[in-house]
Amino acid sequence: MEIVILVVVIAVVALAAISGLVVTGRRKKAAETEEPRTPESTTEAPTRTAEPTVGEEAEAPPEGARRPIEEVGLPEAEEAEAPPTPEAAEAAPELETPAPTAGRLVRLRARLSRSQNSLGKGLLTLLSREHLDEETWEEVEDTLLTADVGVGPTQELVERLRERVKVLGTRTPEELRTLLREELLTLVGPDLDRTVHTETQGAVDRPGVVLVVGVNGTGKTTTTGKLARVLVADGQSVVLGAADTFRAAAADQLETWGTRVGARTVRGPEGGDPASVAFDAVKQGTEASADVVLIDTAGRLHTKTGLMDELGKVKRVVEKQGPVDEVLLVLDATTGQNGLVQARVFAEVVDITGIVLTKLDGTAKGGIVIAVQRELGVPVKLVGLGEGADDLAPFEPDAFVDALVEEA
Ligand SMILES: Nc1nc2c(ncn2[C@@H]2O[C@H](COP(=O)(O)OP(=O)(O)OP(=O)(O)O)[C@@H](O)[C@H]2O)c(=O)[nH]1
Repeated sequence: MEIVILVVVIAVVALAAISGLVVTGRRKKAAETEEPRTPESTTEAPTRTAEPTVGEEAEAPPEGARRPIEEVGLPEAEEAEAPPTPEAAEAAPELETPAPTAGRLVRLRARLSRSQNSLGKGLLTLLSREHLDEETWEEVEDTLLTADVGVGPTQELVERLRERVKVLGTRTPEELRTLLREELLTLVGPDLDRTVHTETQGAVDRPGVVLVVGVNGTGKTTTTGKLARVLVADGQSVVLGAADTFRAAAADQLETWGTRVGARTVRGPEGGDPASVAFDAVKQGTEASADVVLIDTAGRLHTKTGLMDELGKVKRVVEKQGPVDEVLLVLDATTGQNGLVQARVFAEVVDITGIVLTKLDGTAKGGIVIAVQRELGVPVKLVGLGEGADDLAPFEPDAFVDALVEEA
């Protein structure tokens, strides 16, 4: 009996020892086959099956997956917001802040370098010659004509220069520069009123109205868009009228300009009556208490009588709600004398009150400023000096002439 009890005890102890060995062996094997974990992988969702298999023990969750409570920050305010839907993004585009308008011409004067080389530097080189004979004066004249200063102003300038150089006797480069600067400035007209009239005259409760006209491709739409930016930069609210109903792309182009600075664009059906779009733009601008309504018209050849008549009608229809405060003629400075012909015809149909000379950055013919003012008796008020959104500058005679005669 005692022997039987002893055998049973030995058997139990032996069994217990064997099962203990098996469990330890399994644990070791599991540890060997487990992949080493990178720090990143600890934050990933576990990929192993959630349920332990027979013979395994439930494992503690990996250390890295747990974060002490103080490390769990609250989501940032913007993170908490739902991302905008494409519709919402379209409805509220990010508004741009246009560059300030003061001193733009000074900042952009390097863009006049072609005019500077041919006009300013060319004249200074000629006037610095020791003997100013007839031939040299003819060259001075040619330089001015080539830069599109125009015949009348060229003759006046040469006469004044001849007189003053004679009085001066010996000339230093600095004296010549001062003399030329003064004479060019007189021709450009330092005292002309170059204000773009965007305000209504008198105590009238309606927006100022600006009509933008010119032939195709001179830069009307671009100028209207840039002008809207100038006005917005100066704190004014603007409504745009897309009265170019011939080209849907022109209205789209204008609307894009407007959207960038938060200005509404009034447009009509393609091929619709431009006068009615212009009328609506002023009406909506008045209802919205806008400060200014800018109306972009379709480009038209000055030689097409029907189109020019239509332009007259646009202006007359707008005037039913009050006078147009500014009529800007956009001229491409690179077209030279042809620009003057256009100017004359447009002035007959709608009273031009200001000129915008575009593309002055791409021409040596900066003298057109003088010629066109002389031709129309209307001042250049704005100049385009590039395709950038803020490359439209108020025209400042001093800065312009300085740029022409300054030392490089
Ligand atoms: N370099 C330069 N390019 C300019 C300037 N102003 C306008 N342009 C460019 O001239 C081209 C014609 O401009 P638009 O504004 O479309 O001309 P538009 O007169 O409205 O043309 P239409 O709608 O066809 O009558 C565009 O490529 C403009 O970027 C400027 O001052 N300098």
